[in-house]
Amino acid sequence: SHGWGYGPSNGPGKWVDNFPIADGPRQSPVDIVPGEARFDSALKALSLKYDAGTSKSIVNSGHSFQVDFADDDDSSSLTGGPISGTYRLRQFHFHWGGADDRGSEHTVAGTKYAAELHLVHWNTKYPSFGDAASQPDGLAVVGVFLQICCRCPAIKAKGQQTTFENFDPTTLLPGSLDYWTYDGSLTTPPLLESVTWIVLKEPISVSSDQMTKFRSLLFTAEGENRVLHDGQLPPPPAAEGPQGPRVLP
Ligand SMILES: CCN[C@H]1CN(CCOC)S(=O)(=O)c2sc(S(N)(=O)=O)cc21
Ligand SMILES: [Zn+2]
Repeated sequence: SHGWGYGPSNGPGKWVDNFPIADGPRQSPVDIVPGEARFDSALKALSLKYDAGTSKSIVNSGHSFQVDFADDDDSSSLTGGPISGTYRLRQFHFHWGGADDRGSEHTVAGTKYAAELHLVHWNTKYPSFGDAASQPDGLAVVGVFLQICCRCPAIKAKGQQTTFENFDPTTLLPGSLDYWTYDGSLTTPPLLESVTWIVLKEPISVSSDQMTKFRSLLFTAEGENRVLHDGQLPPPPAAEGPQGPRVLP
């Protein structure tokens, strides 16, 4: 099977074959151990300014789904925190697993969350996103953990959308912007060591139903075997019993 993925033959353990930087000095993700984190009084508070008008589209990138933003001005940008200058929001996407007990890329003292949101920003000192992506200070990704909440307010799920206009990513942020930060890399090929990671300490809550909807997004072309995001095989399609199609719990 060509191309990287999350299966047994093309998953993270194999990426080094085509992307030797996988053995580099600043590879992400990492396990964050709060007790070993150093407090740095020089760090500023994070400043995230997002304009819903810059959201453009939602796309199944084959490895996740991604919401792309117009980045031809500073309307949606990140300043403060560990970075200097202004970084523009380019896209956000999620990472999740085959069940609620796993799926995040970063872990906190070994704890896995059900999913992880990545808001990808690029340094405007470079002429374009593509240029920035290969520079050691080119990207800043804000990571937000998703935890399963037990009694969630019923959040109405939207229908299918291809254009994804007027979405304000601020709605995806927790109450506190307290963060851990370290210099790392893209967590997928090309694994470029160009990311200042800013991982928020406070998770956001999602319902198990919403996670089930994430998992129903399969990233295979027609006819290929179905593989889930973390390489786990999905359950066989529900058999239609006398009572009609089985609704997933
Ligand atoms: C599936 C491909 N993912 C990558 C595509 N891009 C790479 C640069 O291309 C020129 S990117 O900068 O949009 C990012 S950020 C990101 S993560 N998970 O570390 O936040 C992965 C990727
Ligand atoms: Zn990511």
